[in-house]
Amino acid sequence: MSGIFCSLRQLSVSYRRGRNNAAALDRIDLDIATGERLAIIGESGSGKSTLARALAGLLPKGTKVAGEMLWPALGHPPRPGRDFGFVFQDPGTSLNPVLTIGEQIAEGARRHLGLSWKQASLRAEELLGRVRMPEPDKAMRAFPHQLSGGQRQRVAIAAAIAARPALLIADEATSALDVVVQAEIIRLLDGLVREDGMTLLFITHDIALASGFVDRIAVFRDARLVEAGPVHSVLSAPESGYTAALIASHRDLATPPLIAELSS
Ligand SMILES: Nc1ncnc2c1ncn2[C@@H]1O[C@H](COP(=O)(O)OP(=O)(O)OP(=O)(O)O)[C@@H](O)[C@H]1O
Repeated sequence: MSGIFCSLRQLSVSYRRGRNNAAALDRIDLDIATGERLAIIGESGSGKSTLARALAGLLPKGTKVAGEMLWPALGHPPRPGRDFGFVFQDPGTSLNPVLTIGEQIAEGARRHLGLSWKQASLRAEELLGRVRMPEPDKAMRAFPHQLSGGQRQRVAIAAAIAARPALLIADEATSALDVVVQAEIIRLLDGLVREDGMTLLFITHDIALASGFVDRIAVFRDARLVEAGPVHSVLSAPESGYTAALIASHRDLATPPLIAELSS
């Protein structure tokens, strides 16, 4: 681990039409280390996606932001597609239905790495191999609707990393997939961020899912950061009753990493 990638200091975010003017994020202090895999855990409405959008500079116009976001490693706020890649729950929203898979992956590489279409196309095919797409050469010419949900998510991941970003944000990226495909996509993300030394922000409502592969967990509730720490400490000695309850709610699930932690 080499230093701080991003520091949040007293970060607050309020949407223009937020419920009862309540903040969607309330005075968050959090450091994200370069190269770490950090899970952002919280139930629906806790502010997870707001955090991702704030980091990515993708908050809607008119949103009030207070506090600081510092980027010591980059020296400037991250540029979409170049310094960070985003993978969403529904690849249907991030993939363009009228472009071939090859075109949409190549586009990011061409625009941000200054490659020719031919070079970008070669990179796209290589990326399809890296995300374990069967028959990458054929997949290059396919359209999103011709692929399964899991395959579309592989394509979305390939497009997100096409410009070799330093940060990958996965926002509920596996929530719409069945458990087998979910496990495959997580293995894939884990491998890619390790190989490329990317920093990963893995946003999920599922503490058990994240605990199997991330380094640290940050738990959010009602716009506040409840606690943050290494997976093992949070699971074995949660500081808050809320986190303890989240862990307890998974006790009966056949989730080996979490159960192993709890019984050790
Ligand atoms: N564009 C918006 N305008 C107004 N309020 C919003 C907007 N986006 C989110 N909110 C509100 O901000 C709060 C935090 O939402 P956010 O989407 O960050 O939560 P989340 O933890 O990601 O939830 P989910 O898992 O359901 O996506 C919620 O009360 C939500 O209703």
